[in-house]
Amino acid sequence: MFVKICGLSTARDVAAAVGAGADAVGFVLTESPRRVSPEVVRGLVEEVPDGVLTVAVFREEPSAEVRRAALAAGVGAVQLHGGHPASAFAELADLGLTLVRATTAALAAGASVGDFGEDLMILDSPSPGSGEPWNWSDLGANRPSGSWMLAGGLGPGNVAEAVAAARPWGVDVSSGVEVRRGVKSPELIEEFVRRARLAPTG
Ligand SMILES: O=C(O)c1ccccc1N[C@@H]1O[C@H](COP(=O)(O)O)[C@@H](O)[C@H]1O
Repeated sequence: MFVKICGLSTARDVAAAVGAGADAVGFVLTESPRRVSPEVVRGLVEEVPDGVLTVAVFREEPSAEVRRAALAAGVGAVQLHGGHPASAFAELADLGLTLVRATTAALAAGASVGDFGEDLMILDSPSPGSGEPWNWSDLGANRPSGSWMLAGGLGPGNVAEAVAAARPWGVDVSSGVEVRRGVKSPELIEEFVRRARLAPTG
């Protein structure tokens, strides 16, 4: 089970996620209470060991802005939320970064990871970063094929149930490991990673 902890903004957050064994850490470079500048992300990325994927999160920014900010931040991956067309991923392909398409189950119905040139996909609620769950148990035959993560309203208390219902390749969380919006809890991060890894898959 691949585990991504998103919305990190301090060295303490990064240490907590890496120490808990996260596979990926995310930094929000779009409108959000968790927003950080590319310069701050560059400093935080230096604290992340090789083997842990560093991800810059964007929403509706134009490709030129995504490119500029991702290069300034020095991340290994770019995550685009929204209904981006395949051309948005094609415009970023030459960066050589891992491309993550974050979308809703409705927009991704019948999709395979890679259809838009992305390397990974995230199925999220229509309100990214809100902590609102969605009806992941209804995915059924509309589960994408390939490496996709479940996100949206996950937390230590429901991640096992969500994984059992949706059977994703990975999970992604932000709000569910916070004590209040934008403030991460090392204890909740550790608990989330532990429960995600124990969740029955298959
Ligand atoms: O975390 C944010 O603030 C955010 C803002 C804008 C786009 C994406 C954002 N985060 C992504 O949202 C989900 C997690 O949401 P939740 O808070 O756990 O429900 C995940 O994909 C984050 O990478």
